Amino acid sequence: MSNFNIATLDGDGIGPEVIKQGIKVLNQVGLKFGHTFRFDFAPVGAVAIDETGSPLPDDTLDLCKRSDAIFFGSIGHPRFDNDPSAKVRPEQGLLKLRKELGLYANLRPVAGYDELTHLSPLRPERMKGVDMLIVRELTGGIYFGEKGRRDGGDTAYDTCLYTRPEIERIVKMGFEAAGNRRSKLTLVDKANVMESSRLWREVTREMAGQYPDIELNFMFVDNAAMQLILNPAQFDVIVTSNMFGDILSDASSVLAGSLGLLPSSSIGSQVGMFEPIHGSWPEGAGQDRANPIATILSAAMMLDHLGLVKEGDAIRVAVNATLASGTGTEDLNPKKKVGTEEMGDLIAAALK
Ligand SMILES: NC(=O)c1ccc[n+]([C@@H]2O[C@H](COP(=O)([O-])OP(=O)(O)OC[C@H]3O[C@@H](n4cnc5c(N)ncnc54)[C@H](O)[C@@H]3O)[C@@H](O)[C@H]2O)c1
Ligand SMILES: CC(C)[C@H](C(=O)O)[C@@H](O)C(=O)O
Ligand SMILES: [Mg+2]
Repeated sequence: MSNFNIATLDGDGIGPEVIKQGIKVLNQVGLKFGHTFRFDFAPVGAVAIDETGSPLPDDTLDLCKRSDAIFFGSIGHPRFDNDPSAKVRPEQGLLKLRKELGLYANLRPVAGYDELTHLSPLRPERMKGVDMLIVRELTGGIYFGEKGRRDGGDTAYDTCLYTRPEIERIVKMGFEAAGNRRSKLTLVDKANVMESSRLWREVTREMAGQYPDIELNFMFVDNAAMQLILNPAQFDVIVTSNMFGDILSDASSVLAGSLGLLPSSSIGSQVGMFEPIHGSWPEGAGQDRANPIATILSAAMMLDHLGLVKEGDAIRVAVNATLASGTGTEDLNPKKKVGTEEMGDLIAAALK
């Protein structure tokens, strides 16, 4: 029996709806296994801008720092998306959180579900054996390099900068993850064009000697985008930079059947953060339409990280059983369509 304090940042759009289902499922895990989860809510994103003027108020950051884990919904609002001149933006809250907490590794697992193969745009035989982990660098690269405007605003730039230690720690995580899986690591980069990518290759090649059992290969990101569609089963662990990982993980979600299925964990040396990879889907907000599974599976990753692996597995089994019954939210095009709330109820009930 253990007690855990979870900083809960449900954010904007569909964030609060999907987080509510994650909490429902975590409370059911608590009942079943004898743990207590305390959820402390704090604002982030557009709601935080409205309340305080900041997308990541100090109180929210402090709460995160003293919690056992962070459960994050999504941020983003069209009024900022459609206003390029906005100086304060919801996304800055998420980026600052990642940077301040040193969450340099973003793990995004992608696997096919047998019962959802028909949703994939790929032929069923191409989906066979799809089971990969994207290890995305999260606190460096073009997201955090110097950016700005000059020439009276008519020239704009973003800089992609990586240091050797930044590359070493994420590539180490990639090698180790591959060692616990099918022992294959693919570094995805653009080393034929970008100097920062050439440093990634140099460092990764040097490190390969420490991992003689891991098969290492290199792939350019444009080819990787094609290979993910042509032959996704070839990948085990992909390690890549911040922006390439962002783009390739959304693309891979289509293989699983829906963006609403893909969870993630963001980890570093302090507290970990667990969030679906999707955004705030503003058009779907408040309509009981969002798929909560990405968030519920992020809760499972949180339990793994807290050392509660059998509890995490119990959530995954409950999700699989619910999907196998043919029930799902609208994005899954199910035999029996249910809303966000009911999907959460069914998964929680499958845990009993
Ligand atoms: N981590 C985050 O919080 C995060 C991630 C991506 C985008 N965003 C923000 O979200 C806002 C909207 O961005 P977007 O439209 O490009 O991406 P999005 O992920 O919000 O939505 C893209 C599409 O994916 C589908 N989708 C997403 N989540 C779903 C779910 N749970 N269930 C079913 N379908 C789902 C919808 O069809 C939606 O139209 C923007 O402000 C963006 O900056 C935030
Ligand atoms: C909202 C945005 C800043 C974020 C990112 O680009 O990292 C999102 O797309 C994600 O994948 O978590
Ligand atoms: Mg993204």
